[in-house]
Amino acid sequence: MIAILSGGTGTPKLIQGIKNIYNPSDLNIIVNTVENDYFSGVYVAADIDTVLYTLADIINDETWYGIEGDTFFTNESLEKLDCPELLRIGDQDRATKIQKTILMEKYGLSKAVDIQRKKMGIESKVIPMSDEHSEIIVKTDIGHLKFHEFLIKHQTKPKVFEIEYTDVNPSSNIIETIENSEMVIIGPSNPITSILPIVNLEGVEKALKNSYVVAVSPIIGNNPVSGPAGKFMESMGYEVSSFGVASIYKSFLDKFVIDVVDTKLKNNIENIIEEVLVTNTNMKTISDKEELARILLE
Ligand SMILES: C[C@H](OP(=O)(O)OP(=O)(O)OC[C@H]1O[C@@H](n2cnc3c(=O)[nH]c(N)nc32)[C@H](O)[C@@H]1O)C(=O)O
Ligand SMILES: O=c1nc2n(C[C@H](O)[C@H](O)[C@H](O)CO)c3cc(O)ccc3cc-2c(=O)[nH]1
Ligand SMILES: [Mg+2]
Repeated sequence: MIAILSGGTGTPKLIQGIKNIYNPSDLNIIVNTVENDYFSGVYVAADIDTVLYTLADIINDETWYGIEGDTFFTNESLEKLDCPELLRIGDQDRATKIQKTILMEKYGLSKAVDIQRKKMGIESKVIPMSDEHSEIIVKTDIGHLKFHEFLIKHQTKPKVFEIEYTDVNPSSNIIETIENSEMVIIGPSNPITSILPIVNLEGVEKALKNSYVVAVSPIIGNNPVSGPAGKFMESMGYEVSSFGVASIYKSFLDKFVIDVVDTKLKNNIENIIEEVLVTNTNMKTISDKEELARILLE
């Protein structure tokens, strides 16, 4: 059994590779939930839905959200009704989100997601980090913004001073999932808003210290491959580099995989992480993803 800690869009790219070379029914994906929120009356668990769609091979892998080939009639009609949506949600995607909203109000988020993944024919388990709702605030030079206002409305332009999210309890089988794993893979997701919220859950860091943990750096050179991870790391005083990411994970990380661009950082990072491996981590093709997965799993 392998546990994978996943946030938005970086880790699902790696999961596409892992699921092709490793038995999907032995994968347990623990997913970030701090960015979850209601939009147009529907509960949106963006990171969970991206993992579900990736595992079900229906993900739109240009945007890394939503369903390939989806239509947007409701999204466009809402715009015409002068009730525009912040997130561009497709019609099939909305159906999945409405289904989750209904199931969640009856059974809680974890059970709702488990029902959905089974209906989608997904063999891997998809486990929300928590069943409790968390509010995430990005404190910027133009005021306090909700995560998606910062990301989409303001296109991550404002200067970030601090990020805060409410503490939540881990969902029921997170700790045992980590403890029962031969390996925990931390995918190349945003260390601050995708991975740390999982690590900071009660008991998780301790469980990770007692596990074999491998991470892939989401930073290549001095920038993330996408998204605001660099700004968030800077706001917390971390260097925006693979060394900075290593500093965030060093208390529990056994092996760190960095990109060939960062070969010169290897010796430095080996002062804080036991084993550092240098390879291509820029996943453009499915063979890049499978190759990186193979290197992680060997
Ligand atoms: C909106 C999202 O950004 P954010 O929420 O900050 O980050 P996520 O946790 O959602 O994931 C994006 C994260 O992943 C890194 N990434 C993406 N593709 C690659 C890749 O091919 N290789 C690699 N080493 N890292 C990758 C990226 O740098 C981000 O930090 C978003 O960006 O969509
Ligand atoms: O930047 C965007 N991200 C969109 N996302 C992605 C989401 O905001 C981010 O990828 C995650 O929060 C990053 O972890 C969506 C996710 C969904 O599940 C459904 C719809 C969207 C729509 C958008 C969008 O219009 N723009
Ligand atoms: Mg994210």
